[in-house]
Amino acid sequence: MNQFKGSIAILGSGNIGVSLAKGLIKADYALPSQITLTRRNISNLSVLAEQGFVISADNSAVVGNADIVVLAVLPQQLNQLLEQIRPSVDAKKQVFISVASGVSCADIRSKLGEDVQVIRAMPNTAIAIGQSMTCVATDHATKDNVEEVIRMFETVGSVVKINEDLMTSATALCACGIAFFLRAIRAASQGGVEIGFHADEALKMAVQTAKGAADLLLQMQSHPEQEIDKVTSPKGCTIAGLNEMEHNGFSSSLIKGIKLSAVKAGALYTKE
Ligand SMILES: NC(=O)C1=CN([C@@H]2O[C@H](COP(=O)(O)OP(=O)(O)OC[C@H]3O[C@@H](n4cnc5c(N)ncnc54)[C@H](OP(=O)(O)O)[C@@H]3O)[C@@H](O)[C@H]2O)C=CC1
Ligand SMILES: O=C(O)[C@@H]1CCC=N1
Repeated sequence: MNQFKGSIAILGSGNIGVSLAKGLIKADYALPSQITLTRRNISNLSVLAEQGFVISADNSAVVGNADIVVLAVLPQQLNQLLEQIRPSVDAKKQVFISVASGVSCADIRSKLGEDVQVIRAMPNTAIAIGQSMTCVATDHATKDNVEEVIRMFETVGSVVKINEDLMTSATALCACGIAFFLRAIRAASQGGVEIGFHADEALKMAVQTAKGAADLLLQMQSHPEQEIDKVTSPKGCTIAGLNEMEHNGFSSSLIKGIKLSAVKAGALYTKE
């Protein structure tokens, strides 16, 4: 593995910032000493400091020393952060990666300077174990910078490069999506308890069954319905359960939820 040689700053080390940091170390993309993590309340990062990450509350100083800067605060926290770091930005030195939902590359350039390189990335929390589905988009960054960012996220999962106007859709399908599948697994395990299993066994069974379903599609490169057809015996119990779920809106509720999340993802940020 070709390790990154420079310095990475993750500004906003909450759920996704920390997951990314852990994933990059696990994938051997960088050493903990190359990654600086910031948040305002740094006492929450003491365990990560013990693991060798550099910890700071001074965003501006951290940006001055970084080659890659990841913006990982909430959309409603972003403007204040951008204002703070603007004096330390050197467009020739740093590449900015924003994971903030609903914030365009142009929005960030309008705050940091028009010549600044900004690439958006939309990972999900499985990044911590190298299993993220990350969508990457930019409207202006150089090919070399985009390739390095794709290489970075490929060490922690799969990457699809998309047009920036589809970024809120990617947020709903992949970043929010992991929660939707987790809830489906939880619901399956609750069904398992009703039909006789202890909660821990039911969860283990539901998790492995979900993993098997995903791996079938990944490894066989097949379509879900093709695999479903192999399970549904005529007059059998699978089609009875599946049709009951559909009568109760299974597919429809997922589609509606994803559509609502996409609308919401596009409305999380206020420019001023
Ligand atoms: N969670 C997810 O699965 C995904 C989230 N995203 C996006 O990632 C971003 C972060 O989300 P998430 O990790 O869930 O949110 P969290 O609230 O968990 O993390 C945000 C972090 O930012 C810190 N923070 C806030 N203001 C500042 C500041 N001025 N300087 C430094 N740190 C600051 C907060 O800590 P403190 O209060 O101590 O400063 C907090 O730890 C959002 O924009 C979200 O849309 C994208 C993909 C997936
Ligand atoms: O729920 C959210 O707003 C963030 C963005 C995508 C996943 N979590």
